Amino acid sequence: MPSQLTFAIPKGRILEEALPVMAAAGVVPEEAFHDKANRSLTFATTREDMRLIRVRAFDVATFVAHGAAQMGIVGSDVIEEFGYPDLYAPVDLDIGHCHLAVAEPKANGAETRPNRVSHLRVATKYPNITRRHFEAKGVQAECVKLNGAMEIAPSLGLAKRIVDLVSTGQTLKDNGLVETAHIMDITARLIVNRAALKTDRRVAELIDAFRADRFRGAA
Ligand SMILES: Nc1ncnc2c1ncn2[C@@H]1O[C@H](COP(=O)(O)OP(=O)(O)OP(=O)(O)O)[C@@H](O)[C@H]1O
Ligand SMILES: O=P(O)(O)OC[C@H]1O[C@H](OP(=O)(O)OP(=O)(O)O)[C@H](O)[C@@H]1O
Repeated sequence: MPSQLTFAIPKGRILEEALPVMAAAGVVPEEAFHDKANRSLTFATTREDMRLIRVRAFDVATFVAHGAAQMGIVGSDVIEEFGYPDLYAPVDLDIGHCHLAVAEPKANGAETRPNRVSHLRVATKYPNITRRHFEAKGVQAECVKLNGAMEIAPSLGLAKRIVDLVSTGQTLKDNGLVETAHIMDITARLIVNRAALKTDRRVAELIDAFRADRFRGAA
């Protein structure tokens, strides 16, 4: 039997939307995958030569970049944040739509606007994207790294603004924040390890299968 391929998927909110897209490309997890009580992190698929690993969104990119998994599905926010040179993201899966934005309390005054200051403090899970965004405006961003619930930071005085994902805008609204800049649109992508793509033709075949599925969807 050929060596096992490992496909990494995030356990967070992209998962539900990703499963039908994967199925259309022939990647179908075993039944145990859907059992909420199952604590296993590795699952067989209907393909004998492929297994799935279910990890945190940021770790999907790390496993694939290091070649520990040959391919995976992850948001373009994560791809941009890491900028791993060994990752190739050939297919936009048209799922997980949201955008990355700067937000702050309505009450923040004009004196805190980026065009008025040279230095700002920002709470975010995305320090690299955030620094780049503000640098392009000539502003140095000091980032306080959080792993979730960024929206609470301004009311507690941790930072006057946040950079976070926005979809419906409900989380910002419920926490008294308004969006002040749109940084980038986000969707989930198929990612592959560049070396695996060069050495294992099954990786290229899978890219084709995911692409074909996208074109069928667009027809
Ligand atoms: N509100 C949203 N609407 C649509 N897509 C989102 C939204 N929030 C996040 N995403 C996408 O889903 C991905 C995973 O987000 P989520 O925060 O659910 O991940 P997670 O696996 O729970 O994260 P963590 O590793 O922090 O536990 C994000 O990287 C992003 O691409
Ligand atoms: O604009 P909305 O539709 O309200 O969605 C935005 C929220 O969704 C994500 O968080 P998630 O629910 O994944 O929780 P997290 O804070 O643990 O990342 C994101 O970090 C925002 O907080």
